[in-house]
Amino acid sequence: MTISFNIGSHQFQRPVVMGILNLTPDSFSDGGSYLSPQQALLRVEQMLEQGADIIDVGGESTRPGAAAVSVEEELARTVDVVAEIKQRFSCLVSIDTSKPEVMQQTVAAGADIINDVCALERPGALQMAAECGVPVCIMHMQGEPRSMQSNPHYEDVLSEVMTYLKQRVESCVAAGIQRENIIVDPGFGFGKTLDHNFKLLAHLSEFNQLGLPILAGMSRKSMFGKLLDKKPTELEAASIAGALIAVQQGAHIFRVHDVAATADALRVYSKVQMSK
Ligand SMILES: Nc1nc2[nH]c(S[C@@H](C(=O)O)c3ccccc3)nc2c(=O)[nH]1
Repeated sequence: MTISFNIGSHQFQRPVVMGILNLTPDSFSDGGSYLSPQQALLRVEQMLEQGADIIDVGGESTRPGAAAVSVEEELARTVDVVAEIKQRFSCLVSIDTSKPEVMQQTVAAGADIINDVCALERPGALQMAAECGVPVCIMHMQGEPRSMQSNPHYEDVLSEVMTYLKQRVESCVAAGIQRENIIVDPGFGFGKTLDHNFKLLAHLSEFNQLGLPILAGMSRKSMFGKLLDKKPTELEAASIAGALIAVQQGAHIFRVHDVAATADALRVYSKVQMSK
């Protein structure tokens, strides 16, 4: 059986690769290589050539201990880059933000999807996302980015993440966001221990019961770094393994640094599916 799903009005018959564009100086995986707008656009061009369908633009790192970023600073980092990407390329752009003002101005500049690691919980975010009228990805996080990894604890991580996502979906629909505009994400690395992350990956297929596209973001994360005792830049193979395990369980969208390798691996998966 082949994959078929919608992100809003965009239809896909294959797994979708979301390439990560970090516009922050402190992102964990590229060691603070601060991208100028010109460098950012070169990186976008490269990811598109390598097979990315969506470019995820982030102006504030949400890794543990990252410095908070002002609205003005996050706007300055993201709005013009989003506009440039949409003017130069024909790809989809998602904005990785939790701030309503950033949602508003980047969507006005052409962003197609709102990707909020805080699942629209910040004041005004839910209303703003409903007003923007674009697809939204809502992700589970326990606690706040700055403290979420200090001591993650669950009675049952699977059922707690599932219940949270169900509740957030209901809140989104109640706020006027159409259900077919919602993507769900278990939030690997966001308030989870190594074992919590692998339990979620081992049972990812459970999330199909929500009847919504699933986004998996495991690329170069500590769930692999801790398991293998390796640095983020050495985690390409592990990240590919994670993506393949996730796609076999029904995940639809893969948020990754290593676009070419992931796109190739997912094409091998799709070919096998078509050969059944
Ligand atoms: N939807 C969605 N958006 C995301 N944004 C990020 S940030 C990530 C990083 O790559 O820096 C990161 C790495 C390590 C810890 C926290 C955050 N991760 C996701 C995700 O898993 N899902």
